[in-house]
Amino acid sequence: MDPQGKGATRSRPAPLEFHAYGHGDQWAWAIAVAVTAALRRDLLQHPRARLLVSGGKTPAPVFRALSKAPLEWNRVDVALVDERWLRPDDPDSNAHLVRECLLQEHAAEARFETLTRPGRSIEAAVADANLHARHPPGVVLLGMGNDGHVASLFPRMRDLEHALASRNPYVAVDASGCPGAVPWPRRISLTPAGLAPAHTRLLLLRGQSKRAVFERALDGRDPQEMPVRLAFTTPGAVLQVYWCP
Ligand SMILES: O=C(O)[C@H](O)[C@@H](O)[C@H](O)[C@H](O)COP(=O)(O)O
Repeated sequence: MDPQGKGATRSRPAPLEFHAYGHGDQWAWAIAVAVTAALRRDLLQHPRARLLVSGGKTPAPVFRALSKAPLEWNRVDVALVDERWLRPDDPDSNAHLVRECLLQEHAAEARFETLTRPGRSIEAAVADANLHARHPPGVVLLGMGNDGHVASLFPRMRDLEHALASRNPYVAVDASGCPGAVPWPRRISLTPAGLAPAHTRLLLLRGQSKRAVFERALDGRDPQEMPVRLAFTTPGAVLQVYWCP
């Protein structure tokens, strides 16, 4: 990989830094240290700090490491990058993962905003998320699927154009027909407009196959083909990619 884009084959440099670790523990702790430092800097300057996290399987060890970080967690708002349209206590929801793995130990003091709530329509949930997002995130942790999706923005999804053009931080999406979204096609997702204000942007990757997918993403710009490109083409912070085998 040529993360700084100095290779002869790439015409435009990708604004990212690539951090590779040999072991999952080192990877998880390095991310936890970086996130803690960024949140601590925010807390020095503001009454509260805001952290957005992704779901999926990848972040669980990072969340466990982060939960042990000595930080004024009672001044931290934790919210989601995206959510499957499930009840927040559903074991397959991203909210469940955050509760189980992140909101433990020291981080149990954090304030957590779910994107879904029983009895509320998806439109009402998105409106609420956009209200909360008036307080912009400082730190965003992104994940990537093997199909090149990021947040709940899937390749060639019917609502993708709308999400890309949206000025709102969150949109409801219907990813029916996208294999990577099965079995939860209805979702709420962060948009590029929601990602842009963050001063710290991390992408968490594990495994050779994800590394290969990400390298392919670096060779183009079209977000319809690989929405993960938004992680490094959306103006704002330099993307920090953390990878381990
Ligand atoms: O709700 C989701 O599906 C996620 O937030 C999603 O965007 C995730 O980051 C990727 O799908 C990677 O998932 P894995 O870590 O499980 O590969």
